[in-house]
Amino acid sequence: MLSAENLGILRGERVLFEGVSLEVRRGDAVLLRGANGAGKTTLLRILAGLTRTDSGHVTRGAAHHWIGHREGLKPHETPRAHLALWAKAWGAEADTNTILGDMGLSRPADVAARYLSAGQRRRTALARLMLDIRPVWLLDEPFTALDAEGRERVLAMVHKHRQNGGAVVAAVHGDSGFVASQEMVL
Ligand SMILES: Nc1ncnc2c1ncn2[C@@H]1O[C@H](COP(=O)(O)OP(=O)(O)OP(=O)(O)O)[C@@H](O)[C@H]1O
Repeated sequence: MLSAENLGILRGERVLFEGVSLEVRRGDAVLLRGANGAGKTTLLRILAGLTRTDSGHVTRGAAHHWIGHREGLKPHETPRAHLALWAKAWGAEADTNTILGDMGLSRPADVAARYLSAGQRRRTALARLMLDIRPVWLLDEPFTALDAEGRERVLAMVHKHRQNGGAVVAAVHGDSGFVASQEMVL
């Protein structure tokens, strides 16, 4: 679904990482670990095609979702408007009301992002995963700011996605709650 061979990246004079290879198959959950600044976000961005690698290459065999650690919500945007915008951009026909309900966002669905809690903003970003079915999910610290219920919700989404043959690559700190098929420490 996704493979990376011999990736390496320089930041200034420093080699951030080198020789990183990865093979992501159906049903996989790959955990990226490492200290702050180790390069997890950079690696995920390279996998998503958002940052250019200095060496090696990535082969993408399936469509992916990228959910970064910044939620990508504009201050005036409501969860409902955010999902509607992306649904339109992707030509997705999913029912946004159902997704808002499933993500626990029915109550704040029409509240501007600047007034949402951090967890509500994160739930809104993660709701994009439900808009359009894509086999590979690239998730940067997906549990940040989520309460216990939100975390369980995301774990259930990941579980179902993997059962349906999808794959996840996630940067996480601490306990992920996933049964990982691979762990990579940067
Ligand atoms: N575009 C860039 N130009 C220069 N340096 C960068 C750039 N992007 C990232 N870096 C640096 O690369 C290093 C790795 O950053 P990255 O965000 O990938 O780490 P991380 O492992 O995700 O960290 P954290 O756990 O804190 O989120 C950091 O020192 C960061 O400052």
